[in-house]
Amino acid sequence: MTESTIQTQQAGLGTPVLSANGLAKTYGTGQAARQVLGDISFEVYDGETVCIVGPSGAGKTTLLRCLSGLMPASGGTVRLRDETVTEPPAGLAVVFQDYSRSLMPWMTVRANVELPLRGTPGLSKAGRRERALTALASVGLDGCGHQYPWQLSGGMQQRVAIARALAYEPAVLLMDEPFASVDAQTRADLEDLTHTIKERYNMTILLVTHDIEESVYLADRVIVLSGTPTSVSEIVPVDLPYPRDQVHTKSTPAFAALRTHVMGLIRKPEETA
Ligand SMILES: Nc1ncnc2c1ncn2[C@@H]1O[C@H](COP(=O)(O)OP(=O)(O)OP(=O)(O)O)[C@@H](O)[C@H]1O
Repeated sequence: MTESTIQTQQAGLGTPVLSANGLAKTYGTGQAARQVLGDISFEVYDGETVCIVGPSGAGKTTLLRCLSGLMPASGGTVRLRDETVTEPPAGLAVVFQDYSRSLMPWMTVRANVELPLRGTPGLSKAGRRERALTALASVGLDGCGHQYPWQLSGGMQQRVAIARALAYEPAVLLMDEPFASVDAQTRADLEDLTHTIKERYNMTILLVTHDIEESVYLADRVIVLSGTPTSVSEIVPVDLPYPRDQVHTKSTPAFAALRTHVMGLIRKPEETA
């Protein structure tokens, strides 16, 4: 356990919502076996935004798939509150990078957002519609429910994917490089939307990114991955005040110091290789 994890627990953040304990993943078998994830352990607490950052190919997507129960780990455990995760649990929603493949093009925006709610016990058709419309409004898409995904810009489609996850009201929102496929301005807007969601819903968010600046801007803590196989190099607390702002927050010395620190952690193994 790293010093920063201990500090977080000592700060009294309570019981973790999501935790990984000794998580490992090897692809292939025999001579073709390749261990991607080493011994990965961390906790995510209620209402936190935690970013996982690491170099390309470090296994960030692999880790997120194991955490979400989409892929079995080779070792270790994942727990969502009191339950061990062995398959996609009801309390998790995932937003992927590729919004064009995660939305159903033949369904309206509202129907896409309602889709995961169909199996929710006790939720009527009118209830589903209300939740979908509220979620769409919260991502700035009021009035777009009757449109089809292909009629919207890339950034708007990703907002639909985020609205769908919000409407589901998950215990933890997992996001895998959610803003990597949009232009820089849209990316900044979606980063700020993430802050708004966190504030409005007190949502617990775990977001994977390769963008160091994005991780520091969004997170309460940054989990830095490095090494081969990949392990947690450090868990960095981000004590930048809220509300955060693209221009002012990113121009502060504290932001620059954190960004430099995280960058150093990621580059260290390459430099010493
Ligand atoms: N299904 C698979 N079978 C075999 N190897 C895989 C599989 N999925 C990923 N890998 C390998 O595992 C390693 C980690 O991949 P992963 O996509 O998890 O990394 P990443 O950190 O998300 O990368 P990036 O930042 O480039 O998206 C890569 O070397 C990749 O080739």
